[in-house]
Amino acid sequence: MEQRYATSPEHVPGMDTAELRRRYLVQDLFRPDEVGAVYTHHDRVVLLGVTPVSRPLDLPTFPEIRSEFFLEHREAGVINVGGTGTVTADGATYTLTKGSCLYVGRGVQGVTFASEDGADPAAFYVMSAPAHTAYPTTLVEAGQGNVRELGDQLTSNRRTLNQYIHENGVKSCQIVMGVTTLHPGSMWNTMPAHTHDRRMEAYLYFDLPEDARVIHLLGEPTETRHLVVANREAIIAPSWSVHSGVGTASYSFVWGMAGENQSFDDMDGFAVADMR
Ligand SMILES: O=C[C@H](O)[C@@H](O)CC(=O)C(=O)O
Ligand SMILES: [Zn+2]
Repeated sequence: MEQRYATSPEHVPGMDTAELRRRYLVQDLFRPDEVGAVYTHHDRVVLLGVTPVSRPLDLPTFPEIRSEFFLEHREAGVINVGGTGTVTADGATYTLTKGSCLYVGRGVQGVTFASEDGADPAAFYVMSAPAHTAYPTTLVEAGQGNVRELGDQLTSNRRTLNQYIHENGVKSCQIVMGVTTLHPGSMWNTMPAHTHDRRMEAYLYFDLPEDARVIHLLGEPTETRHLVVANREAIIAPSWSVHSGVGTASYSFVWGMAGENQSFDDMDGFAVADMR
């Protein structure tokens, strides 16, 4: 499993484009019949992409986590960003249409991912964090979380945010997770931008046309940089970093956080005019 060590804000000004991408952009998570995995030491989150095409795929464990099985000391949020598929967790099978979310609790030993139709394969994005106790494995169908309508067409940021794993929804130890979908013609997410020094956050952009890109902002609000991000690529936002982007077409993204608290609204917002 690829290891990404944690970085401090003072490292950012010295990074060129290639280093920014190497540290904060996660490409190639989704490869046919493979499990892609990246371990970020920001809050010890593991990001996985599981793409079963010709056969089901088991969630492996990795030497880097020194565990008998992947979820021995961890929990995971799974969101399907592809065609309909199933996740079997210790014998119970859940069907995930695109955008549906399955929380899998600590202690679940066997997790198997499958596509309903190999011609339209599922693409399971998994975010995992260390967990201290076992909460029940729970499915939330696409659109059935806590829905927030955000932004405005006039500022090109009209979007629907679905909270799936959160304080008042599916219970977890650390993970807070959901999906935001931009409305047609709206391109901006999370502007005005914010940080939350209590939690890291990862975004996975999806449903972005192949030739379109998201210009994603990172870094301290007064020292921003950008990454040019393609469909099904993820970004790692350390606790000190803004995470906001503008697409050249509309898109969706999975957002997920882990850290000190699970309070979605615990954000430090920045006025656009104060950013640099
Ligand atoms: O801390 C919360 C996260 O940054 C995201 O949930 C923001 C987001 O999905 C949005 O504004 O659309
Ligand atoms: Zn955030």
